[in-house]
Amino acid sequence: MALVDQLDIVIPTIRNLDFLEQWRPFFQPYHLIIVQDGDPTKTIKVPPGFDYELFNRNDIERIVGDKAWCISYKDSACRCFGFLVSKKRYIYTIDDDCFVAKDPSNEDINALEQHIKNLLSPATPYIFNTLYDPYREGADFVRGYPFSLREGVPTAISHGLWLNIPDYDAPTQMVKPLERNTRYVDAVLTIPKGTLYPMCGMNMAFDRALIGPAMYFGLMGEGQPIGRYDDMWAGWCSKVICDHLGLGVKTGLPYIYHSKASNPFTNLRKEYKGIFWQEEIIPFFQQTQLSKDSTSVTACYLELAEKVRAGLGHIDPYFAKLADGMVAWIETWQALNPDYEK
Ligand SMILES: O=c1ccn([C@@H]2O[C@H](COP(=O)(O)OP(=O)(O)O[C@H]3O[C@@H](CO)[C@H](O)[C@H]3O)[C@@H](O)[C@H]2O)c(=O)[nH]1
Ligand SMILES: [Mn+2]
Repeated sequence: MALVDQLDIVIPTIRNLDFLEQWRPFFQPYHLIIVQDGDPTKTIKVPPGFDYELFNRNDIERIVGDKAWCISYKDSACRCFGFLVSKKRYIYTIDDDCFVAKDPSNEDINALEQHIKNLLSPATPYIFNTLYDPYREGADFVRGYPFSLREGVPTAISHGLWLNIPDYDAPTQMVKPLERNTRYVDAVLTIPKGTLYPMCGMNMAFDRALIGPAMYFGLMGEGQPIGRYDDMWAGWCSKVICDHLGLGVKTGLPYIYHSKASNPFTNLRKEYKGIFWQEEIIPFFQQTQLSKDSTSVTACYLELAEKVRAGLGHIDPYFAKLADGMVAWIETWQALNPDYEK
């Protein structure tokens, strides 16, 4: 099957979608799933010529029904609704303030092409290859790398990076308002087994068949005590599950150009509980072991939901609600994706 029939591009948005003009040569062949956040009566203009579906809050309520509360409102977490309704094997998700970056030879970077390369080649989570991704052209496994591990494992997640405005939290943005990332590092790395990372939803791709149900972006935004930890939550949960199931996560290339810094003061209000909660949440995920009986992503995710309820509930009643949200998400995933492996 042609790749264009196997990948959807998911964009959460509260803005206009002019940024798509610059991506036209790369995105036009693909199907876009646009998740319009905020006021559903607002009209979002999509540049002509793109093949897309646009879902607003009313559509989410209609499609997800009495479990629609598990899809966040007024937070980029709403993007995971797009993952739910896609019927494709691969997802690329990008923010509406991200543009085509240039490589050091001033060529436009085809971010999608690099994500696909990352996902279609194996990952090496068990031993670190000092020349980075051994499957890239011009690289291989270095001397001393065990031959028994050179087949690697399937790659489930490709996490891309950002030129110009990096993915900083509010306090870092506040103390470094003028910092811009101009450093292009020509590397793709597998994140080792047992190591967590801060996954950013701005420029990432994943294999929906391998890890889709773990890509729940949590309960964030309106009506919740925190926001902007949506991608972090999905990153922690999905990495624990990838490690358990023998799947790989890569980070590095491709870069996109992130143009707009969101307001650090607004962000601080949304993030502040997450900033101190993460000091407990991350050790919780670091010590989490899933049982041998959990052999599918959905089973792992449901087990993780109960561990969240038991292990994080003492921090705040929010975590019991989040655990309920995780269960509701899986039930919704199963209802909308009846052929997905249980
Ligand atoms: O309530 C909202 C706010 C935003 N969006 C859409 O989500 C993405 C990212 O928003 P934005 O560019 O404002 O935020 P950044 O701080 O630059 O992005 C990072 O923060 C994340 C955590 O939430 C996000 O995953 C990162 O990429 C844009 O497309 C907005 O239009 C929304 O849908 N609802
Ligand atoms: Mn942004």
